[in-house]
This record gives sequence, C-alpha cells and structure tokens, in this order.
Amino acid sequence: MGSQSAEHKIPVIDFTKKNLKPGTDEWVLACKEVRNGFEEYGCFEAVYDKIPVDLHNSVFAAAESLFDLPLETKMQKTSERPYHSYYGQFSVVPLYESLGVDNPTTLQGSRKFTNLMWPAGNENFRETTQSMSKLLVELYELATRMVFDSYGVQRLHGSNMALTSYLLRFFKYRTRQPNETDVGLQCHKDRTFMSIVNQHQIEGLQVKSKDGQWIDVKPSASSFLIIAGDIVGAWSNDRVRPCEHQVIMKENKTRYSIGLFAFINGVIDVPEDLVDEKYPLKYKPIDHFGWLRFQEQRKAPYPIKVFSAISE
Ligand SMILES: O=C(O)CCC(=O)C(=O)O
Ligand SMILES: [Fe+2]
Repeated sequence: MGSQSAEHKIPVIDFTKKNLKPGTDEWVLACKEVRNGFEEYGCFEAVYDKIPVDLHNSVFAAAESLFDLPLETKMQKTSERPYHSYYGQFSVVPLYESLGVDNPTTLQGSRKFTNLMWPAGNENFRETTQSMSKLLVELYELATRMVFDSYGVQRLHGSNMALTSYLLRFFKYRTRQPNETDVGLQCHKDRTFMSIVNQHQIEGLQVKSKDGQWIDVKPSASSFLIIAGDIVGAWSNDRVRPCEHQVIMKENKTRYSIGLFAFINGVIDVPEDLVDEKYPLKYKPIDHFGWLRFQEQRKAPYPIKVFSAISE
C-alpha cells in the first residue's frame, strides 16, 4: 500500500522473499520489524504476492454487486456473534456501510451468507469470497507466527490459531453530498485479535502515530495492512500498541475495502514469558467474546483493560 507522512513510516515487510522461513536470517529480521511495527504503530504493511491481482479485482467486483442489493436484503445479515451483523445508515458516518461473512474459509460459511443475499445462489460470489478468505488466512497465519516468534512464544502459536475464527468484512463508502462529512469511519481500534485490511484503488485509510499524526495508507492489490487489535495488545501485556485508525474520504469517489477480522473463541492468557518487572501482569485470562458480548449488552464500548483487569 505504501504509506507516508513527514516523519513517520509504517514498516513495510516483504513477505514475498523466498527465504522467509522460520529459522532463516530473513525471518529473524522480519520478526524484529513486525514487533517494531506493532509496538510503534500498532500495524505494519505486508507485501504479499500470493493473492493474484485477478482475484483482488474479482473480490471488489463482487463487493460492488453485494452493496447494490436492496437495503432490506443486506440488513438480513444478522449474527448471534457480536460485531458480525450488517452495519450502516449511521447518522455520524453516513457514507459507511459494511457486511461480513462468518467462517468465510469454509464452504458452509461462504454458502450460508451467499444464499442469504442471493436466494437463487451466486456461485461466483461464493467462490471468490472463499478463495480470498483462504489466502488471507494464510497471510494471517504467517503474520501471527511472526508476532509470536518475535516475543519468543512460538510454542503458543498453534493453540492460538486453533481458537481463532474469522470474519471477512466488505466495506463501501459512498460519495458525499454537499455539506456531508468526509469522515468515512471515525477513529477507532479494532476489537479483534488482529485484522488485515486491503483497499481497492481509492485511498482513505489513515493510521495515527504515537504523537498524534495521521499517516495515509496507500491502496494496492499486493500490499495488506496488518492491524493489531485490542486483544493482541492485552495478550502482549501492553507491549503491542493497538492501532488507532480512521477512514477519511479525500477523493470523494465511492470507496471499497475488505478486512479479515480474527476473533478468539475461548479464553487466552498473557504468556508468562511476557511478564517481568518492567511489565507486571496486567490482565486476568482474556475472554474475547465475553468482552464483545458485555459491550453489546451495555450498548457502549468498554476497555479490555478494565474488563480483564487483575483485581487488586
Ligand atoms: O475501510 C477501511 O479501510 C478500514 C475499515 C476499518 O477500519 C474497520 O471496519 O474496522
Ligand atoms: Fe478498523
């Protein structure tokens, strides 16, 4: 995607290198950069060539056909999982709309969503969604492996993956009318373990630096922003800085993007390796969906820091 601001640069990590295998010098260096990206910016950009440009284009053509469906159809996407339903028609962010596919890497998950949107079926949409999700999950596995490795807890990576479930979210930001805000999506942190975002052609995504500057993330078919959500921040005992980001519609052209959002089905602990004098344990076991449900019930955000705080 490429990113810039006067002083800040989100680390760009080349995942296309042949030698990027655990144990190699390239791997060790990439892990250092990943950790630095997560601790300084809460994100990094992965240059990744395993997702064909044709598939990227098909996914965004599919996104367009999805958002062209009647609002009543799109609003049928509900889920018992918090954070997984149709979102849109908000007065504060009138340009924004989004829809997510639960368990998108599976035939069952991609079919369930597709048949809800197109009762007569839409095999092209289903297949495109599933293929993209599988490749994004491969990238996610690689990126999380690097995060775990960079903290010396690679032994815990497999069990974390086994508890992970995915949501593939499509985003549309329509053009604005005169006098409408250019804020596509307000500044927020993702309530995920980690997320991956890919923008199509039109820029808009911005990341906030530690000193409060906004850094533009440039769209590209071969570059993916790997975002630290609140949960990896807590898991790291506050070493990782969850990424603050927003969408600003500078170009006033319809903008599409996608995100792979990862959630933990169960309770995870801060690894004991990440607790020391400088970083005393700050979290009791973290119940990701418990936290999301709690926020849904109270209809207001509630920091994971408080929800999972160790009682004195
Ligand atoms: O549209 C984008 O580029 C980002 C969307 C986003 O940050 C979110 O939904 O959490
Ligand atoms: Fe986000």
